[in-house]
Amino acid sequence: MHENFSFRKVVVGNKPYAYVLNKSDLTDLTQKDRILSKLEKEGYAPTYFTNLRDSSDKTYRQILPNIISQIESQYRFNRELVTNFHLLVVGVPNVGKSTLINRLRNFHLKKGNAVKAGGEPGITRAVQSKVKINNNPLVYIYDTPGVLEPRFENIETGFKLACLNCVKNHQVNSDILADYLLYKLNKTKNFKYVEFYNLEVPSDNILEVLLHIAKSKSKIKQLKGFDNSNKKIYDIDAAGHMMIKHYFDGHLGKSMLDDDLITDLIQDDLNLEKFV
Ligand SMILES: Nc1nc2c(ncn2[C@@H]2O[C@H](COP(=O)(O)OP(=O)(O)OP(=O)(O)O)[C@@H](O)[C@H]2O)c(=O)[nH]1
Repeated sequence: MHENFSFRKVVVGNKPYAYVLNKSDLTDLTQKDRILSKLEKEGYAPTYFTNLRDSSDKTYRQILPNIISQIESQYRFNRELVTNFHLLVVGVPNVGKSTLINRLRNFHLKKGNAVKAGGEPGITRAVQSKVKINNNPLVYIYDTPGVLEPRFENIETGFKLACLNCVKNHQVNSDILADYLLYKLNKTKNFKYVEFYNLEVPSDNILEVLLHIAKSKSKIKQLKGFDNSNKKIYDIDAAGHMMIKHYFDGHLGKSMLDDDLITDLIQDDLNLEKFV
């Protein structure tokens, strides 16, 4: 869970809020309840795992009533003269902020989409005009462009965000990123890629895997030799981009790059066993 802590302190402060962990369809949620209770202990409550791609997941419907009840229970925000409330959706690029706004509006107001959503990071480029999402009480919401810290606290945070298509692909070398992804998939014993790419066995050799992808998907590029002759070679870079796209589109299985959350839970289990 990537979060800018100074943002949490300065902007969220004591205001009513909800944490929404979207794209849960792409996530390994076998430990969902324990993750939620761990996050709750760390002060991230209420937190919702949502899948906004699947209309059968109704979890997002709980978000607005929860925020309204937080507003109504705090005198500071619920003054008699105030007849409408304004919410702000904030998060890293491409996590589904605009999609969430549309879904809230569709459900609570029974009205059509009001903001543009898309598969590339950076679709929302400016704070949009407010969008009405509820009538009683009157609630408006602002969409904001995805925000990232100017510098990542460590390189791994950057890799994780790039694997999830939160930063534009060309900002990162695709074979290095694919190497990180392969390491994570192997580390979490998620071997779906073996089946998906028709490999014989799992591998920790990224060049081997990318060459296999380039061959099987006919990713070829032309190079001009010194003698002006054209040479065809397998395009490892294109294969890297393809593998990352397959990952964030969910073809390489459900996974959680923040596996340190799970590691912590396993450590808790071990500690408990020792204690018992
Ligand atoms: N798999 C999956 N895709 C989703 C989900 N929610 C939204 N998407 C897709 O994710 C992409 C980005 O959605 P947006 O709503 O534009 O994301 P955003 O956070 O507003 O993006 P920026 O404007 O770049 O900050 C779109 O292609 C959505 O269809 C989800 O729950 N699961």
